[in-house]
Amino acid sequence: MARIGLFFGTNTGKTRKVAKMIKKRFDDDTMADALNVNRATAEDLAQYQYLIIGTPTLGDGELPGLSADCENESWEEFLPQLQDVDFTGKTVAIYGLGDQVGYPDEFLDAMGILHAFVAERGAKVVGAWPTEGYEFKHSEAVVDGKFVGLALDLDNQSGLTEERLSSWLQLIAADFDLTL
Ligand SMILES: Cc1cc2nc3c(=O)[nH]c(=O)nc-3n(C[C@H](O)[C@H](O)[C@H](O)COP(=O)(O)O)c2cc1C
Repeated sequence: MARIGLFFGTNTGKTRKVAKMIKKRFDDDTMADALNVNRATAEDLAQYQYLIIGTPTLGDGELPGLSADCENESWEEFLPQLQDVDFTGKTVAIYGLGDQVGYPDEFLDAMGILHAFVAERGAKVVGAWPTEGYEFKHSEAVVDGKFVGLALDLDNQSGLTEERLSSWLQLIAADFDLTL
């Protein structure tokens, strides 16, 4: 089994694309293949001590899932299955995709929802990311002046994705014992 579990939700595939960009940078012993949460069980996720999880924000600041008019189930339906998972001792890094131009009042809110969920259950969350370089009015993903994880906007700033991803992986490398 790989050391790090990599799980994502998606509606139109961009969050999967980023998961694959992450996986590509590491060998199979280090990083598991990216798994869509609509095909994952709680046990799949709970077995990892190290986790990278990704989500887009859909609806009005919501997790992807049926309520946000996604075609398939996603984080909205998966989180309740994780209700009793103890995240104590787990290290979690989160990345989120959103659209700061289209949704400036709820930019990346779903990343904030995932963060609250795992933090409440004892996870050590790493990879807080500066808000400089983004223009938005409000985000539930900002805590103490920083995003709780990597903020990506493939709708408006896709050219920055590779560079942001590299910097963020450097940022979490020590906590995840990664060689880059
Ligand atoms: C119907 C709809 C609602 C959205 N709502 C939000 C939102 O509330 N906040 C946000 O930051 N982005 C929002 N977005 C932008 C998506 O998060 C963004 O396009 C993302 O890259 C989609 O990722 P995916 O391809 O993995 O589904 C919305 C997009 C759509 C189509």
